[in-house]
Amino acid sequence: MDGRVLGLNGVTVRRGSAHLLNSVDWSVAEGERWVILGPNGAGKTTLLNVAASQLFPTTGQVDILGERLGRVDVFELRPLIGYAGASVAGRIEPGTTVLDIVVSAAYGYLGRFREEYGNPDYGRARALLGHWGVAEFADRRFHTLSEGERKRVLIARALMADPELLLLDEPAAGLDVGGREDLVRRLGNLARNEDAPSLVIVSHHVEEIPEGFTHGLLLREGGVVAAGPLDEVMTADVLSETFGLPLKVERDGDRWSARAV
Ligand SMILES: Nc1ncnc2c1ncn2[C@@H]1O[C@H](COP(=O)(O)OP(=O)(O)OP(=O)(O)O)[C@@H](O)[C@H]1O
Repeated sequence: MDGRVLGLNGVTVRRGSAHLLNSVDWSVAEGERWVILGPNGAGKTTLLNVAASQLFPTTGQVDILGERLGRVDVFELRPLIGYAGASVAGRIEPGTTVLDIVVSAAYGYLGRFREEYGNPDYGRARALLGHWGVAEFADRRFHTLSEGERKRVLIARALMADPELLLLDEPAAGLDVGGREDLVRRLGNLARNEDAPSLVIVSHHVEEIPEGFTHGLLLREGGVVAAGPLDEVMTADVLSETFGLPLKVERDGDRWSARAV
């Protein structure tokens, strides 16, 4: 690997006449912590799915952890990538327990298969659930959890296989302000941990950017408005263009806020 975790070159994703992504160039170096921001329908989830090797572009090159998509066996690549998002939650069978959802990720599965998992795996899964503040739900069925509890379980799951790249799609969506702040604080702790994987989160809200995040990619209508260090891209001009209305942007320490002017 050349120090790059992700390298996208002219990536376009078309469905019929719709351009979900339009000639996207993007590079993520090892250790960077990125947020992808943009309005509904901008292509954020599509881009994250490409980065997760779940979706192949119509045209363009994608390098993930030093491997070129199309030339690598994705079933060898995917265990190195932790992914949490609504599409994962949607594939969980009713009745599956939280502990099984987390522990099965060590084997690239989702939910209980026939394996007898070793005790160290259960220990690690319980420790991760504890780390994300949901240890008490280990034996509960996933579908009985609240939205905020589910989000944390899926992050624990995404970390179970000790990935080199962690991709989180809207980790704070649907949380109340207390839940959001708690999760953003935990993500900030992860971002500041030098041993943590390279990180990319998707969000609609600048208020959800955790401390310790370093870079931002701003997307609109499938195209990149700006990409680079947060200091450079989190300007009123860039955010106003991205979201399509005049915005005022404020910074308080390492946290951001935006409102219409
Ligand atoms: N199979 C498809 N055919 C046509 N259009 C599609 C298809 N799949 C997705 N789209 C469209 O592509 C656009 C980008 O979708 P995507 O989910 O990547 O956006 P997003 O930025 O994650 O949006 P949101 O913030 O609402 O989750 C949307 O307008 C969506 O309707």
